[in-house]
Amino acid sequence: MRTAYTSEQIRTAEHALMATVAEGELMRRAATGLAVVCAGLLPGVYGSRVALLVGSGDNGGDALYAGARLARRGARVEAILAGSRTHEGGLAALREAGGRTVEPPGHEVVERADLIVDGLVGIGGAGELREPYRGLALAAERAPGLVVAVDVPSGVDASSGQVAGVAVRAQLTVTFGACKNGLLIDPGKSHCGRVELVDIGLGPYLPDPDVASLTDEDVADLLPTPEAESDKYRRGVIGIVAGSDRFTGAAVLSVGGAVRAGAGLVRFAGAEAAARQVRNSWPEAITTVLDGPSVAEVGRVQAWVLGPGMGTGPEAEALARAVLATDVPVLVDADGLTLLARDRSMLRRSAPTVLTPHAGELSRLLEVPSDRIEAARLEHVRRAVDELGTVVLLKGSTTLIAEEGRPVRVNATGTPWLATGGTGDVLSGIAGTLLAAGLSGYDAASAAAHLHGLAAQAASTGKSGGHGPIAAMDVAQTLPQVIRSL
Ligand SMILES: NC(=O)C1=CN([C@@H]2O[C@H](COP(=O)(O)OP(=O)(O)OC[C@H]3O[C@@H](n4cnc5c(N)ncnc54)[C@H](OP(=O)(O)O)[C@@H]3O)[C@@H](O)[C@H]2O)[C@@H](O)CC1
Ligand SMILES: Nc1ncnc2c1ncn2[C@@H]1O[C@H](COP(=O)(O)OP(=O)(O)O)[C@@H](O)[C@H]1O
Ligand SMILES: [K+]
Repeated sequence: MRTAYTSEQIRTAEHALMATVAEGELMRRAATGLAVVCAGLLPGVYGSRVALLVGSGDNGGDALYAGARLARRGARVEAILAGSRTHEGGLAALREAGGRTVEPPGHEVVERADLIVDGLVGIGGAGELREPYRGLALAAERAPGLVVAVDVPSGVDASSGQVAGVAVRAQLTVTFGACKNGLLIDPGKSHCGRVELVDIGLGPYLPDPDVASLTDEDVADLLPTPEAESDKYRRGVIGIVAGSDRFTGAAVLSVGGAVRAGAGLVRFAGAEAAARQVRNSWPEAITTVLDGPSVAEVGRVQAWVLGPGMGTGPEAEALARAVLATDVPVLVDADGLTLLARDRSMLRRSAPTVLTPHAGELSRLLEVPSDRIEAARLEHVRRAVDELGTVVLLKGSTTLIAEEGRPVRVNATGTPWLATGGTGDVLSGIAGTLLAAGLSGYDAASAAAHLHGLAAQAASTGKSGGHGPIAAMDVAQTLPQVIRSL
């Protein structure tokens, strides 16, 4: 499990640790780690040009001390002092090591640097970057040199990943003590580049994480494996209510996700045309053509997937009510979510419910514009859990999975090639399968997102390591290979 924390949690832990070490020791550890990483990035430290973007806080102090170390090894270090004040110890160290200081704007220094060290703001940053920080962040983005962010790319909110205005875009972020939420969640994540953690001894002082991310090993531990005595019923029967006479593909893809994720048995129920397509594509599934909302005739299932391509008319609504009235876990996706947005009272049920919206679908459920959801994903996935009382998996460039009282899980796998029609339907089938196998909604959704992302990565990667387009069905078809290799 990888873990991440808010700025406040980090500060509290740092204070506790600070009380046990000599003054300045933590910054020394941080700056030493930073300098080592920076030196490793340069073809040679001696003679290289390093620009330090130095803000008024300790983040600037880290940059100055690291710059001093590089200067002692022969780098030509120039620090742009952008803050209303400057860390005194760091400044003295840099000057003593032969580094130069420059008044802002200093953009020419940024432009000629081989390495740009962003020490404008770290976990103390709040709101939009002010001038001259903002201009320096933009100059760094235009400049040809490598950009290394100190602790957090300046302008990225460390606790949430939100970016108000401009933020530094780094190729590498060197973070201290523990990972911050904002380094894992977009838009912040996409400003970080690679993230390297420098250990400053914070471990024993860290609280329970605010955010967590499953690893391959965690997912392997969660996945059920059939035992000698297993039969298809004990492995988990999933019921899928999806598709319509007009939309048949969503049904095929959701069933595909389930079959390929290893369901014991898939029972599909839906309109005639959808059932026909499902039979043609997946003879493994048992199909029932529904004539009215009579889900009992489908047979016993351990979990339902409700929604992909099912439509939003009165018949679909009656069917959704019938499925939600059952006493087994239900995963609601796509059109099912649109129906729920019209009448949230359908969510009053005793068995677990998992919702898998993208930002547009969540926007209808919460009545918040989808761009605001995308800009503040962590806040809105939590709000959804509060208001709706279910497990919520928010899809998108960073997929988040939230449940009341647990760390929000950030999915660590996937590729932008996943942004193609139908991949969400496949995800619903995977997560439904894991629910039917007995995983909690939170674990089923997190493990499904992980496998879905791995399958997409594998399907979009060629033999030579290049990447290319995938179809939703490729994701389903690649699942067995990915599960085998976990
Ligand atoms: N604590 C520890 O043990 C360790 C901490 N470490 C390091 O310290 C960092 C935290 O340092 P910090 O607390 O001094 O805050 P930091 O992020 O440098 O800057 C805050 C200042 O920036 C300003 N400012 C804020 N927002 C702004 C904006 N939008 N636009 C423009 N300016 C803005 C504002 O100052 P103002 O200019 O308003 O007076 C504010 O006071 C941490 O990330 C890590 O790198 C490591 O050494 C390891 C040990
Ligand atoms: N930029 C992106 N990077 C990574 N994954 C993405 C990105 N955009 C979308 N995805 C993923 O692609 C899938 C799309 O699902 P969804 O929006 O429901 O599509 P559909 O309804 O067509 O099936 C989700 O798993 C989502 O997390
Ligand atoms: K920074």
